[in-house]
Amino acid sequence: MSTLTVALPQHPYQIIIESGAAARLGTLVANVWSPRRVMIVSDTHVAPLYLEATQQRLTAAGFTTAISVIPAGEASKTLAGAQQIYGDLIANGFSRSDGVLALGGGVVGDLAGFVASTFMRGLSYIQVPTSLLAQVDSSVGGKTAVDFGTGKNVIGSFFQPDLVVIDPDQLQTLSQRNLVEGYGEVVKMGALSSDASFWQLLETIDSPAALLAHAGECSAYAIAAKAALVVADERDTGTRRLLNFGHTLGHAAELLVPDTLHGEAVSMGMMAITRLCERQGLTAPQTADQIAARLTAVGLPTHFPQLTTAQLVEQIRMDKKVKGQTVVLVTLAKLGEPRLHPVPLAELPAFLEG
Ligand SMILES: NC(=O)c1ccc[n+]([C@@H]2O[C@H](COP(=O)([O-])OP(=O)(O)OC[C@H]3O[C@@H](n4cnc5c(N)ncnc54)[C@H](O)[C@@H]3O)[C@@H](O)[C@H]2O)c1
Ligand SMILES: O=C(O)C(=O)C[C@@H](O)[C@H](O)[C@H](O)COP(=O)(O)O
Ligand SMILES: [Zn+2]
Repeated sequence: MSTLTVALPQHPYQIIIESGAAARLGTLVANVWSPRRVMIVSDTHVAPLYLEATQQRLTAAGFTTAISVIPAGEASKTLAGAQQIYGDLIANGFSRSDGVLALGGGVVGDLAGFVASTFMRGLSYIQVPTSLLAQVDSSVGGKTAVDFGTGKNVIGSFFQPDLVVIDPDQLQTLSQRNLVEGYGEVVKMGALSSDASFWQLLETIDSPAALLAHAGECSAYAIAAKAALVVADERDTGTRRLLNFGHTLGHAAELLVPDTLHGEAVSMGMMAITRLCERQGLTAPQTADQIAARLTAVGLPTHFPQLTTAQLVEQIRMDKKVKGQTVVLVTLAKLGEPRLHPVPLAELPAFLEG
């Protein structure tokens, strides 16, 4: 078991990582919230598995629960998805002194967080992430969003949860594809981190089964590294942007190639930018192979899809790291030494083809 803290001065909060933590959810929530109504937001895959027990635990701890269940999948991370939850909050008489609890993967967490940040200008929320991706990354740091038009996370806010409860046992029911997908974000954090013991742990993970066995440790390492960047730059204007390693090209692949999951896209995006930068002398030789070895060990894709430079440039113009006429890319000098690398948009086609 480990307890980490995101030590933001205005809004510090704890992340509990513990096998069996879900069974203690009522007590854990009661430690941070007074009795209130709690809207449990979940999706159609997670609700049949964990919703009833979650409701019982909260009720036993003195909370009054209501539920809002969205269709599983990225297609729900939209304004229409948010509208459904707003409707459920209103139908159940929720006010600003009540709370939202996100029970699910990154889609549920991003969407429920967005609703919590906007409903009546903000009510408290708690993250109970149930996918590996959400446990190692999306439940922490307060980036909430919905997709819009052709862009990922176009409409959103920075809004921190009051608590994150991670129970690695809940990953037992996750499909192998979704488990493996989450590892894309773990390898991202390992490649960014200067803590050599993090990468050494990843070198022991040689199969999806080994990943499942070490999921709690992966969360502890990844969240410790992420929390430090979030505390240094909550609003993503400086060093937090390093957490976008693999995402500039990855988001393009996720949007343009049907049936690509976020973590798979990040895997391909990290490989593409690192191979490109190796060719251009910006990244030490063999770095891409070191990352590829970790990704292929669990079956993550490493070959970037055939997209044209024009398609990539069009997507990259929507990237939140564009400032004026420049996009700031995330590159690695070598493992553990990430860099922010500005490229003028006018030079982007040549850079991508270099
Ligand atoms: N806010 C952030 O900082 C941040 C970080 C990374 C990713 N994201 C976002 O997260 C989303 C991807 O998250 P995801 O990969 O968790 O997707 P997801 O929420 O769609 O979950 C993946 C699938 O697993 C199912 N599932 C979740 N937990 C389960 C469990 N315990 N047992 C059985 N099935 C379960 C879900 O129903 C879904 O079908 C993307 O929208 C991405 O943009 C946000
Ligand atoms: O928390 C962050 O900061 C991240 O960038 C984490 C990413 O893994 C995540 O996918 C994030 O939602 C991407 O953010 P965006 O600002 O590029 O939409
Ligand atoms: Zn991501």
